[in-house]
Amino acid sequence: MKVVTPKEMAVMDRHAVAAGTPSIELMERAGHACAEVIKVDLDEKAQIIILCGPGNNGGDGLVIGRSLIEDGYTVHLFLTADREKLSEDSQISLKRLEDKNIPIRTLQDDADLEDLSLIMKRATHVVDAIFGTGLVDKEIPASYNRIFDLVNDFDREKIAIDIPSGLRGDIGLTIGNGIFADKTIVIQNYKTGCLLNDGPDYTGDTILIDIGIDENSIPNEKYYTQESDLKFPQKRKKNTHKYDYGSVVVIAGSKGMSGAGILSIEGALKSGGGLVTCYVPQDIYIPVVARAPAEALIKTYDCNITSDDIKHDRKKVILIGPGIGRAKNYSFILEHLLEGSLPVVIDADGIHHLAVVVDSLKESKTPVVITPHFAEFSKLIDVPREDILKDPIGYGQKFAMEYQVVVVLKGYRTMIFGTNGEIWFNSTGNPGMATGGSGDVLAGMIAGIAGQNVNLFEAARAGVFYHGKAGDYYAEHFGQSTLTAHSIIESLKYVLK
Ligand SMILES: NC(=O)C1=CN([C@@H]2O[C@H](COP(=O)(O)OP(=O)(O)OC[C@H]3O[C@@H](n4cnc5c(N)ncnc54)[C@H](O)[C@@H]3O)[C@@H](O)[C@H]2O)[C@@H](O)CC1
Ligand SMILES: Nc1ncnc2c1ncn2[C@@H]1O[C@H](COP(=O)(O)OP(=O)(O)O)[C@@H](O)[C@H]1O
Ligand SMILES: [K+]
Repeated sequence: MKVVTPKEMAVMDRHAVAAGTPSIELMERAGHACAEVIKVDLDEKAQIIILCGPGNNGGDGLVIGRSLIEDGYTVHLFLTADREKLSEDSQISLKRLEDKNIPIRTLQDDADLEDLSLIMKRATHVVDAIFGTGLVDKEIPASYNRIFDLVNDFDREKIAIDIPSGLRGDIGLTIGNGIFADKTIVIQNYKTGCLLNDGPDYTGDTILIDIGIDENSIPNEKYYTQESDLKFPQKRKKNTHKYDYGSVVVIAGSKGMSGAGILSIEGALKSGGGLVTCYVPQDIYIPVVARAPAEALIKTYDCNITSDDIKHDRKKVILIGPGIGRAKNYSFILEHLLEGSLPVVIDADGIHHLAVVVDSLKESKTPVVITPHFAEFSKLIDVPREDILKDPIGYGQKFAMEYQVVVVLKGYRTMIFGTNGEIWFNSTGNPGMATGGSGDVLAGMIAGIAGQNVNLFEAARAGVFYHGKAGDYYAEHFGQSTLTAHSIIESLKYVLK
């Protein structure tokens, strides 16, 4: 399933119209499909306020109103702009309402807002069809902000159509103010703004509706991960042995951060890794051996370790970074590893050290994945975090393609950037996972999966997906507050089968 920017959605809409479906027909389909979703929660006492803006999002609201009224529900329709300012299709939808003598009011002054707030006192639902994907990045008039505030103060169900008003459909940031919906009915495809930055906090739960627009009419390579898209886990052949599954090397830990490597080892083992060896500095060898799972091998290393040394151990993939700290010269080791032929996963402080030798990525012939969160990525590419937040897709894609490295940019909806420009938005995970060590587990999982003859890009997609799914499993059963990195490890067995 594709994820699109508002501009891409507009092109898809135009293609659908050019292919023979009139745009008013698309609006009818969108409005009726949204009404069907809304009706599921309604009873005979329901009182629904629908706020309709000047563009086609407002037109959807008008169709929803007609559909609900025809089914006998009590609906209060409001236009937020003068009738003459409505888009062409919205004018048609308005006429269809008026032909049925359905009343509709226009919010023009304080008295109208006062009326709205009185009706809100007895309403059960507010539908936000004020702005959708056509919102442009310019100051929204104060009159709209007052409507947004009124809606946000409404304490029953708030349902947004396509995208909550005020939220930018491209980057998921508001233009000053926006409507916090409980539920957003997304038309046809997720917009990037539903998934980025504050988008998920504004949209609430999301429900996708299909109005028959073909997503393949545009050459877009942004996808929303479904479990069926993944190439892992694979069926195991009977005639195999442990060296066929895994053989992962983890270079992790430093004084004070001995737990990081252990979490990565467990992430690798619990995602099917057959053999895991963890290389740690001499000074933490004893505590790591004491706490590491019995299945793992713990070794010590010095700063001269190379990919070839590791290859002699019949290893298939290397993870470097969790808890290694910044004291020692790991850039030197990284350069060696990148000159070698084993796939490398670079996480946490490994990314800090990579910044010094970042150009080695361009010369490297071995597959590499890096797993930064936004702050680590900002340091690596030397661009302020605030700038990246305004264009995370652009920065992630550029780096992945220029340096030929898979980038896993971590957040609520982690993005995985392939070296050919492909982007996958993850669809699992929850804020309970914002807890120390959760990234170490993920890095271990990606390495553990990559060791099972899965290419690094696929391993990254699958690792991120099941890491999130395990977190969701835990949160569903026990809530988010007690979720720790270990909860993710322990929940893997329920979701990765
Ligand atoms: N064929 C289509 O294009 C379809 C569109 N659909 C709906 O139409 C929406 C997109 O419609 P539009 O492109 O008309 O856009 P919107 O309805 O999202 O908004 C455009 C209107 O908002 C005003 N506006 C934009 N930015 C503003 C700002 N910062 N401050 C104040 N006013 C601002 C514009 O002047 C214009 O009147 C989608 O989100 C979806 O709900 C659906 O009906 C399905 C088909
Ligand atoms: N708000 C959130 N919602 C969902 N997942 C999150 C959230 N915050 C963090 N995560 C996930 O938790 C992990 C945290 O990784 P990282 O920031 O490296 O933490 P650490 O360094 O403590 O291991 C990532 O996989 C990230 O996607
Ligand atoms: K809306």
